[in-house]
Amino acid sequence: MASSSLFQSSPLSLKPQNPTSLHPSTKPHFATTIKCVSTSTPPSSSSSSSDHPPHNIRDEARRHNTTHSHHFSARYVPFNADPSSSAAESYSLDEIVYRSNSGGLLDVQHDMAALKNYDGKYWRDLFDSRIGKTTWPYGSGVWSKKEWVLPEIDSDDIVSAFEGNSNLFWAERYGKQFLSMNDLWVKHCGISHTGSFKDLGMTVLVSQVNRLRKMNRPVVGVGCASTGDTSAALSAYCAAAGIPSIVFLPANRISLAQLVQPIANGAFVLSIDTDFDGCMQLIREVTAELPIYLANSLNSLRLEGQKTAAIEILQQFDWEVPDWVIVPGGNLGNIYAFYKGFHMCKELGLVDKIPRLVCAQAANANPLYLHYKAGWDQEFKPVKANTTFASAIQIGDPVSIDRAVYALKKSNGIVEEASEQELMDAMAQADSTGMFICPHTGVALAALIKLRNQGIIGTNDRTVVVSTAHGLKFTQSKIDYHSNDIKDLACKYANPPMQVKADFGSVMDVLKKYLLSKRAHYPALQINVSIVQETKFLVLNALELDVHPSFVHQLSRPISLSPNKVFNESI
Ligand SMILES: N[C@@H](CCOP(=O)(O)O)C(=O)O
Repeated sequence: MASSSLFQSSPLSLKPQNPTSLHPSTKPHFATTIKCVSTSTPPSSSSSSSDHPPHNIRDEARRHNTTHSHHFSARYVPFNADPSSSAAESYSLDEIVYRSNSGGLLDVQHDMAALKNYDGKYWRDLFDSRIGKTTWPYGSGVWSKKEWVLPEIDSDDIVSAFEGNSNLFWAERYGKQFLSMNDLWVKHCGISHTGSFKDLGMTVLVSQVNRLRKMNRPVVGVGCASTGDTSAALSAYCAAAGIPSIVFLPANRISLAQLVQPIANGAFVLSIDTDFDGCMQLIREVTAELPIYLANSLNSLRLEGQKTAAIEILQQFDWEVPDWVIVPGGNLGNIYAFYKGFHMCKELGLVDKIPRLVCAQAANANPLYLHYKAGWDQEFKPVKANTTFASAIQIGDPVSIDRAVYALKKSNGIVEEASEQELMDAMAQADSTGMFICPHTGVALAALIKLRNQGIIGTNDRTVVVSTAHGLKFTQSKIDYHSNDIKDLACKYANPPMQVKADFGSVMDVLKKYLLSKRAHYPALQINVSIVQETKFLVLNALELDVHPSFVHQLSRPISLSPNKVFNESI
């Protein structure tokens, strides 16, 4: 691939591969009356005070937040703990803890009783009122749900790039043409600050780190193991806050675009000669020894941000619940995050049900799929993940396996897998309808194709595919595919560029062939195209037409047009 010499010669040898203030009895109707101010951090010297006018959105937020009381709180508890016994073990979010006493996962547990003091309509209205504003910090899709994310953090400590609020679009042509579906949607989480859904979790984690550092907790830097997207997000948010970031990357296993992100953001980048699972093991050991805060989704704070994508989907459908949501799965935090977001909306009365979840894995890295196929009953067995074009989910020993199994069981979920051929073809087909998706989204679409073929997902089922990253991070896989240059893969939908001599006749010849090949798509329209080479004009006669009258008029007489005019007006 076209990696630059900078990276090839680097000693790192990173060669890229292929309201809170209101008493319940005074429930407001409008969100703007909600106050959210911390007492933990004094205003900075540059902040506005009563005798100085505000001059930025942080100052503006401080100025309006002159009253303070927290009605909401959250804490760490052992994941899936018996609610009656959870009081036995819990931790403040200001503690640095990633695992329970028994070594199991933790979860952020919100004070649901306090949140339930407000009804579903209240929360819907509150969240809706914050969309499309630049008010700090609610301009962020994550922090617009602050009371459900990190209720106790001072807005002043938040590190945000106004992430979230990502596009949810109707995949009309792809759905109809390839799946006979009328109601297929793509939640494009890749349209985000660093190009992936990881921004949603990272704004929360880095904000909490920012708070911990202000509290003089021993956090010198923040570190993660990554297949590319997590490191990009971590490095960007840390850089924005002036916090050192350290990233462990599996050498030669991430895309060039992903590699350059932490490098450019000033992270300390370690290229390690192992796979992601090896890097993950190392970062866990290192963060147990050094004052480096762990940013992987083993850290349950991350999922509090990621769950907001699920709430957004409901919000974007005006609080109607889709039938299915399909999420690509690697380290498996995200599938649980989606479940948690949907479940909170149901428990707090914003909606009355949750969607069925599908987790889609690459067949080359499919430990969850194998576990599901075994009926969940057997003990989970990690696998050695093989190389896959879906490199960000090339993970054999996912840290959130227990969370994923829980989410899928609770949502009557399904796990599907996709071969390299299936995921690359699905990506190419989707791209041919204008999507330009990442290979992981290709995995999700390939899973959808299978579930459609099996009749599990119906033609009118409202289905959301979660697109986890931007396709521009994965151009090399697309270049390889469209160059028909992948060993053991039939690149059926390759669309390589045509080399043409720089003369009018050659260009016209290839264009004529191209247009004739496209005529099959318009059977009712028979156009007799003759090229008058000498005069370099086209003459078109319309013979049989079944098209809009204006088009008939345009073509019903012989016309002489310059080539540009022909292409602009008739084709
Ligand atoms: N796909 C991830 C792998 C790390 O997983 P996380 O759940 O800890 O973020 C990446 O992009 O690095």
